[in-house]
Amino acid sequence: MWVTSSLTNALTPTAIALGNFDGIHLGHQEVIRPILHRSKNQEEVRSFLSYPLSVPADTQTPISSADRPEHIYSTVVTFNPHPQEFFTGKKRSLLTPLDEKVQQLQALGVDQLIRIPFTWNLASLSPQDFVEKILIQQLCCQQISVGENFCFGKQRTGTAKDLKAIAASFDIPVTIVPIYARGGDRISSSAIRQALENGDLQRAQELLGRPYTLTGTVVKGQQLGRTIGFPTANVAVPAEKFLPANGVYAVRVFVQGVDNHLGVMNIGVRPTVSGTHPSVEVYLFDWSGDLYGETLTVQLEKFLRPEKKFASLDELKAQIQLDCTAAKEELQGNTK
Ligand SMILES: Cc1cc2nc3c(=O)[nH]c(=O)nc-3n(C[C@H](O)[C@H](O)[C@H](O)COP(=O)(O)O)c2cc1C
Ligand SMILES: Nc1ncnc2c1ncn2[C@@H]1O[C@H](COP(=O)(O)OP(=O)(O)O)[C@@H](O)[C@H]1O
Repeated sequence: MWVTSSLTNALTPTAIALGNFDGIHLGHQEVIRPILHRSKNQEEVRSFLSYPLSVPADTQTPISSADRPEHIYSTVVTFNPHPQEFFTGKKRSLLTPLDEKVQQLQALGVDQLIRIPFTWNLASLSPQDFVEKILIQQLCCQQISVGENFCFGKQRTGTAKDLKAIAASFDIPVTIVPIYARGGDRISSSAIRQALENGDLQRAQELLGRPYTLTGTVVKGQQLGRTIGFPTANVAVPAEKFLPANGVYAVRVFVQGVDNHLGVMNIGVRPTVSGTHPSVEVYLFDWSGDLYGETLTVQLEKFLRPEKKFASLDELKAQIQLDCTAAKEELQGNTK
């Protein structure tokens, strides 16, 4: 998939899904779906594009226009930073940091992600100018898809209906996707965060359309785990990744994206050993070896209990033993 922050490097013409899309949840997938329909030619071209897991923006070479037949690139257009972050100056934590977002979009069959730099200049474009100058002139868009509640342009004055009217004057069709609900509530990134904060993994999964995962490399910790019989791989997740409630979870662990292990995870500051910063650590069942430097993806299956301060390491060890039993019960019920 081609990832770029530069409008001039974008592959064109485009079919565009517009939004922030943090989480690529089921609602986002509905907005992206209309731009995915493509001709056979387009499928052939897509197979030229390589798919890295780790994506430094702009590092892949797009195929030259001479080598490809005319086709429309399915393109997700987002803003970087998120407009809310730009205006408030407050960093947002993300359900899907860039690497994960790219992976999810790739899996859906999206050709291109454009992260338009959000600047004062961009923020001050009127809805009409945004459509005309950015979407039509720069990105040669042929089709647009947005969610019903999409707002854009100076002071968010443009609505999805305005977008449709402006684009219609250029003969560009706009799909307005109705708000998608599941179990009564509308699917949103904030509803997923709320579910994760409540330890309600089932609800988070229902809204996301997949289990919530944490991905990172294994780094050294205090080397205490091995002394109590539970060596734990400390997973360094991206600083901006949204972490669910502190506590202990039954998990499934993928090492380098493939090996599937069962285990137990603690997220928290580890008050028993006077930890100071939040850590994510996993103990893999029936496994021994060296994981330092490996990339782990931890899939959250069940919240087991909140984190606690124990009076001694022995008490913590006894509790971890109980946690392992509880996690195995949960996970083996799911695997058999
Ligand atoms: C299943 C599990 C549950 C844990 N629960 C707690 C807890 O409730 N309170 C706590 O302070 N630390 C908890 N920990 C973290 C331990 O304190 C930590 O694994 C230990 O200090 C080893 O740290 P190290 O990997 O840096 O050596 C838990 C760890 C695991 C694997
Ligand atoms: N079953 C296991 N689960 C997780 N890590 C294991 C396991 N067996 C061995 N290890 C290794 O031990 C390391 C963790 O040991 P630990 O004493 O907790 O040290 P640290 O504080 O550096 O995490 C892991 O990073 C991994 O390399």
